[in-house]
Amino acid sequence: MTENTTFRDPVCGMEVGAAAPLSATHQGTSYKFCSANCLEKFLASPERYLSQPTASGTEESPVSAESPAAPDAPATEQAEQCELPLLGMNCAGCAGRIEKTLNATQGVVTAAVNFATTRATIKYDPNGTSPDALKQVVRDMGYDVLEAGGAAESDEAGMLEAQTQVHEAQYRKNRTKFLLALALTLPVAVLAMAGHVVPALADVFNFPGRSWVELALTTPVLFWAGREFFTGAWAAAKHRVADMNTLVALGTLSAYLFSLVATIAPEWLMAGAAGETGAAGHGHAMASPVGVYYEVAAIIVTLILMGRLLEARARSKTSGAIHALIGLQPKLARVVRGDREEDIPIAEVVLGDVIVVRPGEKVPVDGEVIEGGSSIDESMLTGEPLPVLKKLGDTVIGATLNKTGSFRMLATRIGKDTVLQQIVRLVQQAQGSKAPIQRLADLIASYFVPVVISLAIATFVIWFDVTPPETRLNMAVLTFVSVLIIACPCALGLATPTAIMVGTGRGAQSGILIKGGEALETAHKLTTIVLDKTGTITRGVPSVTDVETFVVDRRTLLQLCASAEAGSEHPLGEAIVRSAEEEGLERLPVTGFNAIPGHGIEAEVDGKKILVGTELLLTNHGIAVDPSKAHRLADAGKTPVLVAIDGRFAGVIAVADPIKEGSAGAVKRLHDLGLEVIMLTGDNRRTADSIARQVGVDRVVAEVLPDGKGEEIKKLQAQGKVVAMVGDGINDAPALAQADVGIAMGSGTDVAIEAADITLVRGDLNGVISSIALSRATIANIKQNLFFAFIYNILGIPIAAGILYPFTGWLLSPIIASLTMALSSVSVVTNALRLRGFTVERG
Ligand SMILES: Nc1ncnc2c1ncn2[C@@H]1O[C@H](COP(=O)(O)OP(=O)(O)OP(=O)(O)O)[C@@H](O)[C@H]1O
Ligand SMILES: [Cu+]
Repeated sequence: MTENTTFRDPVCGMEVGAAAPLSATHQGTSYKFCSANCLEKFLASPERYLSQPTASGTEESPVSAESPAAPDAPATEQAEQCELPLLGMNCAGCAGRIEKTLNATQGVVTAAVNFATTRATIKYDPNGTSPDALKQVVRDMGYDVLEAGGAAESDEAGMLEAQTQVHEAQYRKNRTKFLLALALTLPVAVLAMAGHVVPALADVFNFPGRSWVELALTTPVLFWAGREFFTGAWAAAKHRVADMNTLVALGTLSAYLFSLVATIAPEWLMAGAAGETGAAGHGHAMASPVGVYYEVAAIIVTLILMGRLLEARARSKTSGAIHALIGLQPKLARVVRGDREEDIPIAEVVLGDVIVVRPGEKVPVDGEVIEGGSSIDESMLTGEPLPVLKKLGDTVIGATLNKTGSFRMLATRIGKDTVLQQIVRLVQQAQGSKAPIQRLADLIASYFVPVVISLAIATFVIWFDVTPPETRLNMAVLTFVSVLIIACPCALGLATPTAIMVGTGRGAQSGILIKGGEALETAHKLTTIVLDKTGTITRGVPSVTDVETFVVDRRTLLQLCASAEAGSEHPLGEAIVRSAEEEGLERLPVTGFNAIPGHGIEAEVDGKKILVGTELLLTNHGIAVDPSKAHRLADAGKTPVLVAIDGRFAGVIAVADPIKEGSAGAVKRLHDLGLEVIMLTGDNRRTADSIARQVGVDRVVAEVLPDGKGEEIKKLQAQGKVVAMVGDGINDAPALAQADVGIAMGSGTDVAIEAADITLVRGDLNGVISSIALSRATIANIKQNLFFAFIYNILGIPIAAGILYPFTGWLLSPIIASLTMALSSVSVVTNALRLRGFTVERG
């Protein structure tokens, strides 16, 4: 590796002259470095660079930076994923139970059940289990799996459609059930309560046998309309757990059984009361001396059914965004077949079809304009309100709307590969994922029910002890039932998933694709935004502005450089090649092309040894450089590319990458959000500083090697910062993956960027602001929801237990308890739906 006069930098693999100033000794061997950056990295962990010969680094072109290491590769390497639409869940408790069972099932890597989407997302080892086996597990638990059948199952739209139909049918059935329950409950309520409200009626309704009538009306309400509570509670009991069904079943059954005994054998209850005091109770000539509470049981069931109905209605609206996205899919495409044009269903379009798109029509699939041109409204996918001009060779996206012109396009992506389908898949995944905050809610919910049952029993015992004998059973039963019902944690399970569904859906409609609940939650804690320079702050399409030459003439210099750069994929290289083409310069034969990431290139052109790149690249080759010209260009915000021919400094080519119009405004708004903004670039310090000044970022980290960007993020994280990295997702994937939140600025055509947590369909910094604002709004919404869900329980339980009774004589009726609990779910879902009104940032 080492010759007499040159060394190889062990970090980047670059050739370094013996005169290079930076060196270090490790285990008796001395190494030379191209830059302080490499030296620093080497000193941090020498083994890392010595164990794996980094000579390979020199063959890499700068754009092919290594992909991020998968952190948990071994466990999930061969895992497959399936989605099961579940039927029969009626509360978040069910979701939790199914999830637990699935996770304990052999062959399952991870399973998550989302109550809002009613889906289970399961990662499993195909050698250990299969989707059919998993379906059976669910069925064995007493739930069902929707079989959409055939094609629909593999197609997101079809599956969603099937799910919607089932939900609709379910909804209608539940509504009928509720209405019948209501019809039976109303007379019970009137019989039981009219006497309290209008004393004159008391005698009318106190006819003998009244409690038998109430019994007859209540029984079907409880055991037919409210059957699901009992079957649910039973299923839970079989798994030795208790959920909200348990609470409802226990509450209503207590009220019912107490009343039943009072109806059939009141003397039992009387005897209990009389036995203690030795005297019969006050001789009220009532139909049932101890009182019956049939209405309590009936009203609880009816109100909870109503609550679930309202909740289902509101919950179906939370998936509105995804339905809207799917609805964008055009049905037909006008395809040229032979010399005829015919309308064919979208599913029959094949790659390479030529498609005609007329004004006012939707672009059917993704493709490329091959004839004509137009302006296209892409707002439905990118959030960009202004129509985008499309000309020959431009990419068009399926489901966008053609406004003015007519054009022909070549189908380049169809079916599942289209941008629209990718977006739909991403949103589905995001909506099925859990935010860390939900784990807390789930944990609380799992302890909640047993705690509540204990509290209810304690309440019963205390009231039974402290109340005079003639009313003690009544008091004890009433408070027992109230505590059970008001403490039901159903709203708790809805608080996070509904907000995440609405939040991610709203994002997708504005071109912000959030990978999941975790990304959403982290995004609201960010302290620092790191922006990549090229393509993020600047347009990413640089062009040559100046050519300074010292040895050969201008055209020769440009020709030599462009020939050398022909093999480069770097935007700077491309700019030089383009500029030579524009001047009509021919390309010369090249040998020994070598790209040195972060520094430049070396090559032999026409027998001459050419170096094109940074000042350091030249000095490290022992070439004397007069940098004054380069510095002046850099101070003007241009990137000076230095050129050496046969070991002599021969010229400087200045390349300018214009700053995007919105960049400065966006940086300002990021500051307004209280965020620190840092620019990260491989470009030289002077150029970087100049650009930084123009856009107003707080700090610049310049001259970072392509694979050093992840390290820079790590350093910031080590300072306790929560960092978002914003880049194009192609050559900064490791940094995106390293960041707490990786935000990829899409180009409109590539949305499934692996390393990114958030993908902005439209490459625009305003999307960064919107994503952060959206995440903050969503998390705030979740917190409100949790507050709503908890406040009912926390305030409700002591009141239901009768804590106010000694002071005010006030006791929370179980009926009010059931009303509050029904409304808590509704208020949570309604609050989540407010996120639909979130407005995105427009530059
Ligand atoms: N093919 C090339 N031709 C000429 N110069 C190059 C080439 N590749 C790299 N360089 C030099 O190396 C520097 C660093 O390159 P690198 O790719 O790390 O970052 P960049 O493209 O300038 O900026 P950013 O990090 O913001 O994307 C460039 O500014 C340029 O001076
Ligand atoms: Cu509940």
